[in-house]
Amino acid sequence: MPFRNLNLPQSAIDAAEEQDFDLKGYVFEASPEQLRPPRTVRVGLIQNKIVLPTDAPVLEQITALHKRVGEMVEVAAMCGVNIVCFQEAWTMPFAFCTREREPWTEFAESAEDGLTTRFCIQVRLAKKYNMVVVSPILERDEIHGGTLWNTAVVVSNNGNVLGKSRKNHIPRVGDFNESTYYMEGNTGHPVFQTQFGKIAVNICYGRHHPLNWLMYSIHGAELIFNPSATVGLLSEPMWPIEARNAAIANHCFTCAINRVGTEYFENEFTSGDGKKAHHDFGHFYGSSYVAAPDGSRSPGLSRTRDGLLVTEMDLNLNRQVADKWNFKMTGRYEMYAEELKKAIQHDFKPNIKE
Ligand SMILES: NC(=O)NCCC(=O)O
Repeated sequence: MPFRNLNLPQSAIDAAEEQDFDLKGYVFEASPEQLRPPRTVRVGLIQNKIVLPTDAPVLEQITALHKRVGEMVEVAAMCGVNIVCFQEAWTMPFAFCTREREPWTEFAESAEDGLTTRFCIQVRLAKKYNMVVVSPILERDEIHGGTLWNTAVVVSNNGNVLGKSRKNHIPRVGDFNESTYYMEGNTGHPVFQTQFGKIAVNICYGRHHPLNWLMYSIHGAELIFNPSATVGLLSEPMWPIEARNAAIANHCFTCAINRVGTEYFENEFTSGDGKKAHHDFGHFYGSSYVAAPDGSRSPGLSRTRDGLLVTEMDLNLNRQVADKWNFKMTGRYEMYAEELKKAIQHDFKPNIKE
């Protein structure tokens, strides 16, 4: 079923214009059912540029991003959003390309009670607006030796931290040299039961791994967020396809979010490709969108401007599409599991007949 435009309140349209960001709204409908009422949820995706230059004091950078994104969440609240998700590592520049430690590791915070999680819970967001907040941050885990992780914190609309989901796949591609900062996540594929549906978070590079999407779906996710940071020359041809394919393959909704802008770093860095050192990654191309299990998708947000995408979806569509296409029923998981178990052994022999 194709999406249609969502009517948004004039106050929200005016506020977005005044604060210089795009505001778009779409609806994905499902067929009426006899036994189940519609399960309607409104989701807000926020894409934004960093606010201050990357050499501004760390706390000032964090505070400026809290302020900017907080204002955008206020507009999401005017639009009746139930679940909001921010871009990957939203409180900082995407500085991992530099491979330098300082000051970037200073942006890391506790997932449970760091500055940003407290901001999400109390001051401005979850409790005030009765909204679930998905907040992807650079996490410092003090209990385990102060280790760093790339983590999404899920704050429930009653203000409790529901849990966290760590990035499972760490890129080693182009300037995305993140493996020098944190290891592959150890939280598996958690799904969070919220008042508005079961959600999961597949952080950025995980979207290239169909089995990663699958596992969130196997654990029951109805809506999978993909907060990202990725640049034009590297991934733009893949972007419109991957989250959309995942929605189809897993009978669920997916939400792909990418930051916008070009981030400049004072010290040059190389990409290990024999080319000259440079001060920036290239352009983060935004284009955040939502995809539905029937293969339809919303238009993307701008490639260059901050934006809030509000999408209303009826989660009943997931089961309706599943009942039609039966991917979960026809998937040969036992066979795949058996073969994968063999494939990871040292003495594995590929099944090639000659
Ligand atoms: N942040 C991140 O994982 N980027 C990797 C590049 C990509 O997946 O497009």
